[in-house]
Amino acid sequence: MKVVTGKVMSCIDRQASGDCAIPGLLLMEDAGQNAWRSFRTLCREKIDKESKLLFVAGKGNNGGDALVMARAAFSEGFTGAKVVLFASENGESVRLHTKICEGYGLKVLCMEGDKLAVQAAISDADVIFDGIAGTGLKGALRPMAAELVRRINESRALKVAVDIPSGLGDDAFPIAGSVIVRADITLTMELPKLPLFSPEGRKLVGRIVVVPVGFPLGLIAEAEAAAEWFVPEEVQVPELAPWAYKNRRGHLLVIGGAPCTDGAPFLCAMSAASSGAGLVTLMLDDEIFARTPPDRSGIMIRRLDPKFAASVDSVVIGPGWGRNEARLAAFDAVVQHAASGVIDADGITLLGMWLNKNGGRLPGKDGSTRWIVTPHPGEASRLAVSLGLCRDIEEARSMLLTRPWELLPPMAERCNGVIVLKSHISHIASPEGGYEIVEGNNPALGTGGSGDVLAGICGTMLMRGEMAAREAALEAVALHQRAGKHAAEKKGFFTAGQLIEFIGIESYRSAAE
Ligand SMILES: NC(=O)C1=CN([C@@H]2O[C@H](COP(=O)(O)OP(=O)(O)OC[C@H]3O[C@@H](n4cnc5c(N)ncnc54)[C@H](O)[C@@H]3O)[C@@H](O)[C@H]2O)[C@H](O)CC1
Ligand SMILES: [K+]
Repeated sequence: MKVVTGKVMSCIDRQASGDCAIPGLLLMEDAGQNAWRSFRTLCREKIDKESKLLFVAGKGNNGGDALVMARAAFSEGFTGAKVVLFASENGESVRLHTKICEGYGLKVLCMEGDKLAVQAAISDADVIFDGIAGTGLKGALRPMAAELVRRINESRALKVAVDIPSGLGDDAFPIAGSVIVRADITLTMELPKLPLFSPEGRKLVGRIVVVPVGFPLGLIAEAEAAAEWFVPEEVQVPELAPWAYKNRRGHLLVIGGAPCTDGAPFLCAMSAASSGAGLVTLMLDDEIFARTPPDRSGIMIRRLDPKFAASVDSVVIGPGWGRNEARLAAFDAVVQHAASGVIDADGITLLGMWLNKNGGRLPGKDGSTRWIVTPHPGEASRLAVSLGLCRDIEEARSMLLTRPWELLPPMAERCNGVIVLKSHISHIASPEGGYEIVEGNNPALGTGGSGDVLAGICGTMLMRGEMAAREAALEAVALHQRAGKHAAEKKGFFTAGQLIEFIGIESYRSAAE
């Protein structure tokens, strides 16, 4: 689904009321009524007519949406519903909808006049609907609004953000100390907004529900997308022909392992085989090779020989490999010889060194990249600094956690590789210009070795058909997430080794469908 910035959404709003002559109040009525219906469908079992619902409205249209929701709830029989106005001076839509709510018989409190009553209502509420500020927010919330948000966050109520959690504007989040509603559910209007998806933002948003508002379809189709958002189940892995034989399923070379970290490349290799690679060769240093038992369940093992990269279909380089000058020389040889590949873990540090030394970029084919780089935020921060894209680690980390869409595209372009930022929500940026976000939020998948497993799947997907590196990355991330969900359902928490079984199940299921 298309993700937009708040600015683009406001532009759609203006076009709808300008060129298309749709009165703003009509859109607001649809937004509020549909948001209430979406909430009711989602929480039918959690609330009843006795539940204490509190609708908090700021001065702008976000407050107007919350007031329409309050009226819809009251009309349905939630007669204990109350409204809290943030200010006594409000915009036109809030003034009008407040009068309508009062006319219906809803109790309306105002933060400016009834502070104590408002505090009591917040502590007493079962559900709080947050309509303090939406996409119109400028900077961080001002002190009065911030105080209200703090009280809401302290309450025991279920918190439902209208459009976006208040405080999470396009530009508010990176401001140090900004106060933001911590929502359990976010009912976002028509199209999801970009700030919901940064790794830090996603922690504050809860479950995301997209509420149809009824904008003209043409306006939505033409709107500039900041990203595409995927839930893992939506992403299709290309089918394998029933007659696909090991040679057609591709030969992957995994290079990694150092004396204390030799488990990582084995996990990666096993994951590659379980996600559908036909042949997997694991390449190890002499020292590890010498003490590796011969039978590794179908994985071939060789001594380190970077030129062998030319004999396989793709490579994964870096899991548990360590980094030094000798590794850098081997890295250089692999990059020169491989048709395509995945750069993970220590390979990412070597990539930063290699790019600086060569001043070049990873080799492409027919104008597109054939490489995927899979950093977690720490590795991505170091790469950003070593490429000169950020002053220091702190700046890089803050950008990656709050606005990765500003940093990952130039990083992808500089490396000529698809960058997969691994976190509880994954962001994928491509040098050709695409930006995809894959929903995650599965703590069980955040286990040691999970990244090695993902690297193995990325390598396998690079060998599948004519897929571009960008599609291969998207499909690998989605497959990893689906397997993680399946494994958590069956086992609760699990090890990366246990995850591999589920990689096999999910991979076979999607490839054979
Ligand atoms: N396009 C749509 O999807 C629709 C959106 N709707 C809703 O409208 C809001 C956007 O409304 P807008 O009036 O532009 O602004 P907000 O209500 O989000 O907030 C502005 C409000 O807040 C005050 N304010 C601004 N900065 C600060 C600050 N730093 N501290 C405190 N207060 C601040 C400002 O004075 C304004 O009063 C969108 O999110 C949707 O919820 C439509 O209703 C339906 C169509
Ligand atoms: K809000």
